[in-house]
Amino acid sequence: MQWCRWADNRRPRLLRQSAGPETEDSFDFLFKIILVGDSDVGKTCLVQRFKSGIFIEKQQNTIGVDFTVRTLDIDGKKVKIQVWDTAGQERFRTITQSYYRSAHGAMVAYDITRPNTFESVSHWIREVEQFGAASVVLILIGNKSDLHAERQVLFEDACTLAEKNNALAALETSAKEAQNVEAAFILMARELLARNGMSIINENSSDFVLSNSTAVHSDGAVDKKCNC
Ligand SMILES: Nc1nc2c(ncn2[C@@H]2O[C@H](COP(=O)(O)OP(=O)(O)OP(=O)(O)O)[C@@H](O)[C@H]2O)c(=O)[nH]1
Repeated sequence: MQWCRWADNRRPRLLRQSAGPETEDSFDFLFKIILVGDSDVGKTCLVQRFKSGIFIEKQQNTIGVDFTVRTLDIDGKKVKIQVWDTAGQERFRTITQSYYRSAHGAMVAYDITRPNTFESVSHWIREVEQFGAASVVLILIGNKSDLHAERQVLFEDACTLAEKNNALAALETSAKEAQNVEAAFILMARELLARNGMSIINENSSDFVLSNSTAVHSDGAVDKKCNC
């Protein structure tokens, strides 16, 4: 099955490794999320914000793929999130494609101030479809939402594209101002949990506050609480 329920396989082994309580490494679920999109849309900054809660004006472009892990507590379950931050530069395309296959979720990022990065989103979605699993959960991320005055991509257009491609949601984020970043990963994790048969009991918890977002449900309907 595509959605790996790692806990059943790994937990006993992890517990045996520890003489005392559960190790820091123990988890109930492990999900792999791949982050794709054009160069300089802010993928690495989003990951840094999610992992460490900081924003660093990054100097270097990602070479190949970077790997980050963070464990979230969702409804009492330890959900380990592996984030694979891929290079947006064309010359790394062959390397990055090989990382799609085992991803449970894909975040396709663009920069709301650069329309060409939004135009590339369809290309990235096709890559995910071509190289990823059929059941991969897709979320569209419009980053740099702090740059209001420089906006050139309408959120409505992202909503339309998300719906057309059966994405779970379209969101606007700011890695710089910590807007929607945590929530985007939690949204993804909750969906993956739900697809693993976990009933989500706490959808309105404070760790799940989204602004400028729209959820496209499995029946194709658009959640009207969005700002579209
Ligand atoms: N204003 C603003 N700038 C951002 C934001 N996120 C990233 N940046 C800036 O955008 C530039 C590119 O960010 P990166 O995270 O390196 O972009 P990337 O998508 O990982 O680029 P590649 O590694 O080449 O794929 C950097 O100068 C960041 O400081 C944001 O939310 N707001």
